[in-house]
Amino acid sequence: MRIDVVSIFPAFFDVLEVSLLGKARGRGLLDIRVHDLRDWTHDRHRTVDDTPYGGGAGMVMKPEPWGEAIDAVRADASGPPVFVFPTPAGRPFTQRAARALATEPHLFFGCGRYEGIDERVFDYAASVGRVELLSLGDYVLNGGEVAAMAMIEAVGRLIPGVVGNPDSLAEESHEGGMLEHPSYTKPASWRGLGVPDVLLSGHHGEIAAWRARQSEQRTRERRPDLLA
Ligand SMILES: N#Cc1c(-c2ccc3ccn(Cc4ccc(CN5CCCC5)cc4)c3c2)n[nH]c1N
Repeated sequence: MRIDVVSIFPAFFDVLEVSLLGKARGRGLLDIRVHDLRDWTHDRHRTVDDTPYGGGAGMVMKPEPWGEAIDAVRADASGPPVFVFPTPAGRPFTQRAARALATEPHLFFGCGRYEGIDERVFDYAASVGRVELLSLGDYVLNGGEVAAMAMIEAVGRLIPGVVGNPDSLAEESHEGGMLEHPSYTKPASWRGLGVPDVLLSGHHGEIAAWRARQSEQRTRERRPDLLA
């Protein structure tokens, strides 16, 4: 999978050089290219924002640099990417959305700042490809970078070969619509706290049943919406 990321803070994504995704890049499983939106400005101040039409607080990102960035990535690609724009006004980014994006050969993440991106950028992107306006959650961040990083990690780890043990992906929270069961490791006793006996019993059927009950109980307690 190829992933292009456009941001006015490209250094934010340096962390993608390390950990699992960094190794996946080194193994050719992920081709992540980070771009500075200001590379597509042409004025002395490398301007990317301006005041909003209709008034209001803050600034809005100008469409021109985004249009040139979209065209530059398209020109350098074999087919149109899926354009992903993190936005508080987007539909929820869920594990289902991550799974869908993980099937795409090429993603373009556009990271906005200020009060957002001129709406015509989304319209233009939709005229040349599929656009996904996605929100990380019901809170306001200062820009799209944190959300894009989370989305890239959630999608990247689903690419075959990126995560060492693919079986673990199936047991995670939100994969089966339930929260995952509690996990324990050595020592068997720690600061007076033990491990549930069933996990030390070696009875795999009983362990599986206990884990299923635990998942169901914590989902009911913490995320009843997932059971609705
Ligand atoms: N995913 C995701 C996100 C984001 C996110 C994503 C992308 C950008 C680009 C800029 N910002 C900052 C910002 C700040 C306030 C507003 C609301 N204003 C009211 C009147 C006009 C806008 C809009 C954006 C962003 C925030 N926040 N929370 C999420 N879950």
